[in-house]
Amino acid sequence: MLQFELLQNDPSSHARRGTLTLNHGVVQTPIFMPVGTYGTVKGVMPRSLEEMGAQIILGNTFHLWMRPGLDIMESFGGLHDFEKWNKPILTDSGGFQVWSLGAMRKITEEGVHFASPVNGDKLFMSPEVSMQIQTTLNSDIVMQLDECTPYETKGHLTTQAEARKSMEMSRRWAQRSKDEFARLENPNALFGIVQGGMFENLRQESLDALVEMDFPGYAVGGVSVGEPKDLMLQIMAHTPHRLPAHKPRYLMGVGTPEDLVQGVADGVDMFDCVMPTRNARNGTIFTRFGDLKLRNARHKTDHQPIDTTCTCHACAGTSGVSWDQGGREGFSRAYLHHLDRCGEMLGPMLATIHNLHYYLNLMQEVRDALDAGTFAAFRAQFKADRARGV
Ligand SMILES: CNc1nc2cc(C(=O)NN)ccc2[nH]1
Ligand SMILES: [Zn+2]
Repeated sequence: MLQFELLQNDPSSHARRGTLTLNHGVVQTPIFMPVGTYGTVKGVMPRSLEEMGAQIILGNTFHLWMRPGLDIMESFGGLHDFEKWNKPILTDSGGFQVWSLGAMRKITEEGVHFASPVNGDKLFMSPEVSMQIQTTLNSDIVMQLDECTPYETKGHLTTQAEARKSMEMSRRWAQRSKDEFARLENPNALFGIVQGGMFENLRQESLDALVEMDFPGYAVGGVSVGEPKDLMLQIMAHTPHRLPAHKPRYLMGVGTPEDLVQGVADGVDMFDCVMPTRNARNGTIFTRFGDLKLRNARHKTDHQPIDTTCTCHACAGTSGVSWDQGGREGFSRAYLHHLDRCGEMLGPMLATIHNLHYYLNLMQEVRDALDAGTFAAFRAQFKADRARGV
């Protein structure tokens, strides 16, 4: 089941405020979705995710199919009970992971043949298989199986003819995904995925065909695949706002804080990205006033937290009172620098809590600005703050 209610349109952009009601709960949009590849958002307890405001998280179909496998997922009735997350979950189709396997795969109209990266077994992924796996996972939002058209392959830029061929196969796989989803009587929501590479005419054809199939929600895929930033921004400016206004729009695999704010302005409701979690593990921290590298020697003696305006557990401790508000329970930059230098596991854990809180809080501030009708002013302040430097 899926209901999307449009609450407010921003007069200065394509931004909109909405609520998404799914089988495991209600999601306020625009929203950032933390990525939980193997059934865990790396290093973060489900309760902490809830405390920082996460409303929906991602699971990767491919990885969970490989390990622990469908029989174990079946025995738990799906992913929610297995990972003890009782709010909504979105699972991708597995296609993106199979494509990133590179040489170890063979693509046919029927589906993709490949060798398991876990044990070398010969495996086959088709729209029907992907729907069967996602039905077992019982995710609230299921993604069709498509081909994530590459931007370039071994230095060869994908031509419009090649992108068309790929997009047209994804369109046929969208219909097969829809038919199998219905045959399985899956009670959740299936999203179609717009492809078409970096070609606006192909994006329009893909969009029109998927809208014709009447999905409850739509994603824009095939970006953030190595293309120059200006091409990603061009597709983000072209496609999302052309999707049906009364249905949720999901931009896959994007992006930096700046990409999220621009994406909201371009009409996107949902984002997922590994940046906050992956960058945290390598000591790159997002803050209101710019990004910082924990390893930099300048942090060695600094008693301040990584972000003096932040109320997360890393910056403000259990009190939740930020440094700027007088709180002194947070961990210092000196301590996080030390943990990073020692390779201590608490380092990535605290950095992940902060980065996820930063992304989730940023989207909360975006929703608040849309509710107040001050999104244009918010964007200007956001840009000025981020340029200040930490
Ligand atoms: C990190 N970049 C990134 N691009 C993605 C594209 C897709 C896609 O087109 N799926 N059908 C999925 C996940 C992605 N993550
Ligand atoms: Zn923080």
